[in-house]
Amino acid sequence: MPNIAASKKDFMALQAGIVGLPNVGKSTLFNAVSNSAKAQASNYRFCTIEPNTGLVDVPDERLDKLAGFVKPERIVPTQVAIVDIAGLVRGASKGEGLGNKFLANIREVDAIIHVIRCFEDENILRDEGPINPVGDKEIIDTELQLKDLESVEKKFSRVEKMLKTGDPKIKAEYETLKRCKDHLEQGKSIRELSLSKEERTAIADLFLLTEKSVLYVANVDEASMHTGNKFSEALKAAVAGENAQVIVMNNSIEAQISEMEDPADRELFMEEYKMTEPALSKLIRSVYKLLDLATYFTAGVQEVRAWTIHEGWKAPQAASVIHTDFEKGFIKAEVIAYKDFIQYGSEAAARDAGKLRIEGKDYVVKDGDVMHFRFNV
Ligand SMILES: Nc1ncnc2c1ncn2[C@@H]1O[C@H](COP(=O)(O)OP(=O)(O)OP(=O)(O)O)[C@@H](O)[C@H]1O
Ligand SMILES: [Mg+2]
Repeated sequence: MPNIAASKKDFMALQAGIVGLPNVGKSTLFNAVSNSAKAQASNYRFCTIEPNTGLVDVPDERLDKLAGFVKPERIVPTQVAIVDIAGLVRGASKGEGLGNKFLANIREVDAIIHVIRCFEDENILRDEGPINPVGDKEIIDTELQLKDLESVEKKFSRVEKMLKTGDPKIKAEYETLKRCKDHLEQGKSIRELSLSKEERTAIADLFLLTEKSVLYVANVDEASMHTGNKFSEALKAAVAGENAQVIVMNNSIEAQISEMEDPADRELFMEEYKMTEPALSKLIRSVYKLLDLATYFTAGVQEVRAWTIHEGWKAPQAASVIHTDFEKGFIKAEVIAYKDFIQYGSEAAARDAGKLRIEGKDYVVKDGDVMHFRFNV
């Protein structure tokens, strides 16, 4: 179950923002992921004015397996931050419905969870006529694209004026901005444009909204939570070209599950709904992937713990996540691959089998490595 720690905000807690039209179930989803920092979910538009942030544990069965062998005093999962952002309306990019404020909230997050209403319920207000997931998605995409176009155009005219300097760097920047501008003008998102590393750098200062990775939550009715419905199917078909994930779930049910304090009640409830795990767990794991994060473990008798790094980080940088001293005074790392640890069942047994490696400062940490750092300060 998600467990929201105090508002710890170190640089590793990357953020995913919950985005969508008003009243589609964003705060309900946020409530499901947060037990303490509760957003107010009610049938009222804009009930979330300030973004609410919650830290959520990332479920990882490898952590539980490691703990099963080590039997530590504590098990500490890693976390991601989830931010509940108020609903965007048509015209948000022009300031409609506090649009500028909410778009600024989106700019601050690292990835987007786009919630789309896929349930019918006439009691829940909706400005956009009959339920239309694809149309809803397009409204949001358009607003984000228009806002990006504004940012790109500003820089474009600035760079255009500098073209006469003949600087090839300026010329390259100009070309990149031109590509982005044309693309946005065609109603497409920057994430769908393949950009080189240099091109990405050229637009990095713009923090474009449509460059962020996205996953979709099809918020369906109770009867469709396992099967999906015509709305979630339409959404899936519409995003197929984007290579984005669509998670079909019922946000209300998830919120109800997360509110149950007694694990026995929860089990019973989930059994009744034929669920093996909360859909939320799947969502959080997907968000973690979306953020391009990797995990390494430390496995001591006091604590078995998961730590978050980015793909490609080297050992000293990975060590800094535990403590900056670990990076400053880094000597070496002892590494056991996760599958070796599980196969031999303990650090000692893995060591005896020759599966403990000593790695230096250039070692690129792999997802699942069980690490022990040697350092001096
Ligand atoms: N799957 C669902 N089925 C039925 N009702 C739902 C479902 N998900 C959410 N709701 C209900 O829809 C209403 C609006 O939900 P919520 O407050 O989460 O929307 P929101 O997207 O946060 O809105 P806002 O943009 O105004 O902040 C609530 O009454 C909630 O209980
Ligand atoms: Mg809300």
